[in-house]
Amino acid sequence: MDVRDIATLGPDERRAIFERDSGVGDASEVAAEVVGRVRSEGDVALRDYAREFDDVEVGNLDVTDAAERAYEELDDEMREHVEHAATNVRAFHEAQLPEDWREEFSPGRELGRRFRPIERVGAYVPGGAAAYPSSALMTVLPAKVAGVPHVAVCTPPAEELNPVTLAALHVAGADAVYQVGGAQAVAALAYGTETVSAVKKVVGPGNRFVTAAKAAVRGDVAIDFLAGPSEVAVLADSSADADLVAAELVAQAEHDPNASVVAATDDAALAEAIAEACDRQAGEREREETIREALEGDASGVFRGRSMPEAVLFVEEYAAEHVAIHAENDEELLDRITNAGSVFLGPETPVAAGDYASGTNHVLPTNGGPRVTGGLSVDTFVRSTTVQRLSHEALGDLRETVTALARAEGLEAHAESVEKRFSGE
Ligand SMILES: NC(=O)c1ccc[n+]([C@@H]2O[C@H](COP(=O)([O-])OP(=O)(O)OC[C@H]3O[C@@H](n4cnc5c(N)ncnc54)[C@H](O)[C@@H]3O)[C@@H](O)[C@H]2O)c1
Ligand SMILES: N[C@H](CO)Cc1c[nH]c[nH+]1
Ligand SMILES: [Zn+2]
Repeated sequence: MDVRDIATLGPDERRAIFERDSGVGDASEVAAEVVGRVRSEGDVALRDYAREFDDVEVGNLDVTDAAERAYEELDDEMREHVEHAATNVRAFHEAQLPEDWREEFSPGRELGRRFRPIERVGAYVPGGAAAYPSSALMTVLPAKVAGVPHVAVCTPPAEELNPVTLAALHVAGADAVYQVGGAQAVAALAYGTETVSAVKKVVGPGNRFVTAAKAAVRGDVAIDFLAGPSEVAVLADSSADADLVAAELVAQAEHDPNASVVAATDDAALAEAIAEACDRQAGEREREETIREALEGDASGVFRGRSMPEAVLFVEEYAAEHVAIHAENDEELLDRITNAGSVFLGPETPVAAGDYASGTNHVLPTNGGPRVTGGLSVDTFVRSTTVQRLSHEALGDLRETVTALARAEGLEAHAESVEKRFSGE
């Protein structure tokens, strides 16, 4: 793995690092074609793509009933782990539930907000290189906590669907489950087919094809954000343990050859040790090839700053999905990090804890998305509506301001709609 000096990065290198797209751009042509075919051919296209991309001859696309069966047949120990993770994720999301409110801001001028769930949501649960029961919990549970009545899930087809994913979907309360993967799943949820009914919002993580498809349907259906190949940035000072920092990089690299993983530090010896530990740990893992490809990516590497502030700025500009801070003054450094999907403080807080079971959501923005948005939460699944009531006197207080501004905009009917309330006075 490369060790590079932050100060000497050229403009092309900086672009490749900070404007990375994790292969999503290259996948957009294929994704657009897939989306178009699903729109015009429906289930036929879903079955063809299952054959082509997943090497599966799909009979029934709707596998909703299999989820409950899988839950009942799951061994007790695994069922307990799924329930444990679900309990923690549910509790963290219940704490986010917004409450309706209305307040009198001045006599007779009541203003408020109310929150209502979106009616139909579609969640993508990945399942290509690995199965993702954890993503089943992370997508469906917050929607159900928010009160979404219908949550439909698509997950890639297989000769035998992963039983833990199916059981997790049952625990989380999915209302419909379809075995459809990739860009075709996003299209099916967005536009509907004979079997899959269309939803109002599509959420969830996935590889570059899934992510490119979400970008393609975004104008026609709401989406959460782009949650593509995983990313981590570890900010480390000289107190950090190189082996633990490397473990964070290797873990997220394990997801996808398009994953982007970096460490930034002011300690030259630590930088070398992290790079060496990454190479060594990669060789110990079953998915060595995937990990090595991710570690060698243009937006991956160990970055050496001349000072900690320079390393902090690098991590801030990188805007990673996950930021881990392994440093003595981690709370102070946290204050300087704003561009991060989720932050993990201290050497005892591995990203994997949040990936599975600490309770926070692991569906997080990638490709610089943390500069403008956070991860999946209850907010993703509710819309807010403002509500107001004015007394005649309160409207009187606003009368001159509203009519003057309306006339300044040339909107006389607006002004008159207010004046009418005072015509008899
Ligand atoms: N950002 C997040 O919040 C987050 C969370 C969890 C997982 N992830 C990411 O999800 C991804 C999971 O990826 P995965 O591949 O294992 O599963 P996946 O379900 O995302 O993708 C598998 C599907 O991709 C399609 N596909 C594969 N090759 C294709 C090709 N050449 N052309 C067209 N379509 C093709 C197939 O239809 C297949 O069903 C990883 O990148 C992981 O990092 C991200
Ligand atoms: N790290 C992933 C988000 O980028 C989430 C995940 C699921 N399973 C393991 N990890
Ligand atoms: Zn992970």
